[in-house]
Amino acid sequence: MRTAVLVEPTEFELEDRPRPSPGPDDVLVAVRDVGICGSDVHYYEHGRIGDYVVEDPLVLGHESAGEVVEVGENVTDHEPGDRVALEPGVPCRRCAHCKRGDYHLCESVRFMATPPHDGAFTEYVSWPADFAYTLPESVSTAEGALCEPLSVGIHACRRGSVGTGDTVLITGAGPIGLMVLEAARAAGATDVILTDVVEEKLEFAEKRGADLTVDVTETDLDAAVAEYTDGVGADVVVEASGAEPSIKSTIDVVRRGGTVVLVGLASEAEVPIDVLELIDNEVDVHGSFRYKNTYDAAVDLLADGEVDVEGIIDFESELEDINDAFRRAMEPTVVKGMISLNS
Ligand SMILES: NC(=O)C1=CN([C@@H]2O[C@H](COP(=O)(O)OP(=O)(O)OC[C@H]3O[C@@H](n4cnc5c(N)ncnc54)[C@H](O)[C@@H]3O)[C@@H](O)[C@H]2O)C=CC1
Ligand SMILES: CC(=O)[C@H](N)C(=O)O
Repeated sequence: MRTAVLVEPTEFELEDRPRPSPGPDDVLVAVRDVGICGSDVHYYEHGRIGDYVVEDPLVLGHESAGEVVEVGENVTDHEPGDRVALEPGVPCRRCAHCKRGDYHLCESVRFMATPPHDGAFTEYVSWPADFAYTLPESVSTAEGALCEPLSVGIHACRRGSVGTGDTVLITGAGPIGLMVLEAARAAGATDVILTDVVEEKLEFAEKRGADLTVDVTETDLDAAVAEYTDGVGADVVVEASGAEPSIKSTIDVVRRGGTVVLVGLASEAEVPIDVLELIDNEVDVHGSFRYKNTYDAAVDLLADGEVDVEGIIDFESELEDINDAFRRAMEPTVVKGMISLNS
């Protein structure tokens, strides 16, 4: 099977690898669509993200969906022909975190495209059947693949308890910020503000329904939020840029008693925060790591037309053109590139 392998930073090679056989509890999936995530681009450019280092050739891609072509002997809830979205992190199912239901925090999780685990830029993937979610007719496999970043958005909104009538401020209008926008709307937020430093990203966010966009290179965010909220501040702030100034700004723009959800990964682990302000204003600060139990919700939201994920796709490329696709994905105005296979 054709497989794109990152052999060194900025170099994919196409290899012919043996097609896997599904284990007894697995489905074999012919991959149809795979999104290019910011983390894929980071591994492509730098060969590492923090402590995760690409030491051996690695298959990237963790936003994937495709068609079941074979099922393992114990699998009863899938059959060949089903179209499925693959949840990319499979936990050990036995540790304390898994047992308390926080399977996304499992320290032995096998997460696609995170060294040393291969991902989905390949023709076939064998994957545990219970981490493959059937897509209804109305949901495309491209949408199925984008259940992954949508899941990050859903989980962030759940962490922030976003509710009906809330004003939500999202810092960073990349794919994650835009998926938080979709999830926040679905959760009932009536006012959504997005920030960025790239004008085109903000124009796009506005087209996708942001009520207010703020270019933080030109406009004072505190003043803009104060004006929009009559001096109260945002109910929930979701940080989705990873930029240090943006992380710091979250506690200035959240309302007293509001919630800050940190999603963006800062390049430096330590970001100075005014703790007295947090205490005085009773701000809840939550980390948000990937997601748990979001795929069913993501598929339902797509099937009901409550969210749009396909609209963030800028371009689709074939597996053979993956090097070009990654170079294109690195352009600052591009939101989402997709790789299509087996079509
Ligand atoms: N916690 C988690 O589970 C996950 C975290 N992430 C992280 O979330 C962040 C967002 O992911 P993507 O949307 O894929 O990244 P991205 O890099 O495509 O988007 C980030 C956006 O933030 C903007 N930005 C940069 N500086 C800014 C500033 N000072 N204020 C406002 N906006 C600013 C950029 O122009 C860009 O549009 C990244 O740090 C990524 O690593 C991504 C997936 C899961
Ligand atoms: C941090 C990322 O972008 C990636 N999606 C991951 O969950 O590891």
